[in-house]
Amino acid sequence: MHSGPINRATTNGDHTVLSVLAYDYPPEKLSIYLSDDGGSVFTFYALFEASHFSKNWLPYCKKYKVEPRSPAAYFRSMPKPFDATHSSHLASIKKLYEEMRNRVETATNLCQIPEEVRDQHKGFSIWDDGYTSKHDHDTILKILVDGRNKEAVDVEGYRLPTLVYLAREKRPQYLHNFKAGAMNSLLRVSSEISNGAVILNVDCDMYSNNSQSIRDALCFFMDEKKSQDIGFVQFPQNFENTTKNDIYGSTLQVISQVEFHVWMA
Ligand SMILES: O=c1ccn([C@@H]2O[C@H](COP(=O)(O)OP(=O)(O)O[C@H]3O[C@H](CO)[C@@H](O)[C@H](O)[C@H]3O)[C@@H](O)[C@H]2O)c(=O)[nH]1
Ligand SMILES: [Mn+2]
Repeated sequence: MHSGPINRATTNGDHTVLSVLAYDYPPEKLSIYLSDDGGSVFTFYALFEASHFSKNWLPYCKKYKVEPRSPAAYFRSMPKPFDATHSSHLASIKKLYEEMRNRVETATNLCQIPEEVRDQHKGFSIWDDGYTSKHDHDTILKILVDGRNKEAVDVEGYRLPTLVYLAREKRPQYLHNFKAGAMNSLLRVSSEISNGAVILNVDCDMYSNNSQSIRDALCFFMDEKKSQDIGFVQFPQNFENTTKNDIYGSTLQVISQVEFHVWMA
């Protein structure tokens, strides 16, 4: 996952993180890496908060078969509860989410992480010493959730995926090659931690809108006849807030409404 140098990514990245943490896939086989090219303590804080919220969000998604699994997108879709228990569960998880968003937004707006939060993770202190600017700093690597640890569980006791924060080393005199450079760093770092055989790349300004995406992609890679010829699988993108006339064809209407509709029917 890539968080760019833009502040927007700082405050919205939790959509992406939570939607991919909540994939319907065995958590012990899933490791999520966030690359922060903005090198921002507020992105680290947002990820820290998302990791706590995920302990409630993941079991909720599993229990009620939530789609999509970005909390913001899910609440926006006005979900209809199945029964009274679900209704109260929905209200409480929505409240938890909104409180979390408020804490992150307040900290970002005030440019300050509350003292009691800083005390919860020594990672925050990195930004106090040895950090000059987002263009000039050592590698910042923090494993927020270590999936190998049997105590890393959600509120229902299910294991959690590994969750890692990375701001690669930057020096002003070197080119860092934008997203491609970030991906190279992610490859090197992840090969030491989880060394997964398959990598899924998600931009931080979007979320995964289907919890089955990993399994879908793996079907291509594991296809008995075709897999030898397949190097990568590209998911189609759905755009929000496009203009009515959609002059750039961003919503890919033919593909998503005609071809995929037929394909999935
Ligand atoms: O120095 C940078 C610049 C960008 N990014 C990340 O790269 C991704 C794509 O950047 P974005 O600004 O969203 O570019 P778009 O034009 O919206 O992205 C489209 O075009 C890019 C190539 O031009 C592709 O890499 C993207 O996947 C595709 O969605 C984002 O997650 C960024 O955070 C970095 O990690 N470091
Ligand atoms: Mn983009």
